[in-house]
Amino acid sequence: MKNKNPKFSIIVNLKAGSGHAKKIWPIVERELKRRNLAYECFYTKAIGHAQTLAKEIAHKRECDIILVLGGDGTLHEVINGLLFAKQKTPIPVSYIPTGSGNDFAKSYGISNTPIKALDQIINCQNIQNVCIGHYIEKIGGREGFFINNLGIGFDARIVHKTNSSLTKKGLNKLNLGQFSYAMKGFSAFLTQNTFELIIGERHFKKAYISIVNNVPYIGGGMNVSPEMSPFKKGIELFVVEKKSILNLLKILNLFIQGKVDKSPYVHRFKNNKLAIKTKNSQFIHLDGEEFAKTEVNLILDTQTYPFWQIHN
Ligand SMILES: Nc1ncnc2c1ncn2[C@@H]1O[C@H](COP(=O)(O)OP(=O)(O)OP(=O)(O)O)[C@@H](O)[C@H]1O
Repeated sequence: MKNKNPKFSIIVNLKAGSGHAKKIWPIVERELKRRNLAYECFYTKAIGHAQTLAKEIAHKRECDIILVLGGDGTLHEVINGLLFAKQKTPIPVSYIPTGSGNDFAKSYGISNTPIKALDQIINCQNIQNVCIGHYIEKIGGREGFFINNLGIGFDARIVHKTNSSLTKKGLNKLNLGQFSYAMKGFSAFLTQNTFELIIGERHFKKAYISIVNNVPYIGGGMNVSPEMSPFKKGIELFVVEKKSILNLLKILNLFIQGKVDKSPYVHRFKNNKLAIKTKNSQFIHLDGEEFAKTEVNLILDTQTYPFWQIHN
């Protein structure tokens, strides 16, 4: 960066991590002041606000770096806002993770310790181009971007159940967020049916999980696509078919352990472009945020966005 004392526009979601961000932000702000860094901050007021803020910041072009303080959902919104802003020279993004899952930070190699994450920003010398997933959904006519993953079926049902319950918030306070996912996972297991999935020329009659990954991690650190990296172009789709309950339980066990790549019943499609259709309505999530319960006809590819942060 040419400017030795860059100006930051900071988007802060104090609700991220069920209030964890509220504790972290004063620590970061104190450090910004101590280091005499120039910044302006913007607090998110509701779902979708981070996207609006990011777009406005991109249009005003009054800063050198957009710093995001929040979880994967906040970063997801910011990247969408920035890519839809269609900037000629994109303003780079830096990130201090304060969510409950923080899969993007883990995949990128950003410290969970806020001051260390800030050091990774301050000490950065070069732009890091990050691969971002892009989708066009033809039935509903929607388009957007994902930083981590797009899930259809079982895991999207978990997201739906987790986000629509009060349990996550309570358990996060007790540092039992993962337990909340496990509970919702069990409940989703009891209710999720198989669905028909079409990927290019391949038909899966009894798909159960279908996840497009841009990074290795999902659900707060489960390593399901170990070969993926935010620094490599391309996305990976994996599909789990339900052959029998016993077989599915074995796969889910590998999934939780982050060893699902070891299963011969997982079908993988790695490419820069993918086409996916469902034959009936399914829960869909994007980066852990509920998208819809709908039938989809998706075209997926990737774009890049510049980040300003050293990766470990
Ligand atoms: N002021 C607000 N009030 C309520 N919700 C908000 C507010 N600001 C942002 N949000 C929403 O909070 C949600 C959760 O944010 P985020 O995903 O960043 O945190 P998280 O869920 O704790 O982290 P992770 O996704 O890493 O598990 C997002 O959907 C975001 O739109």
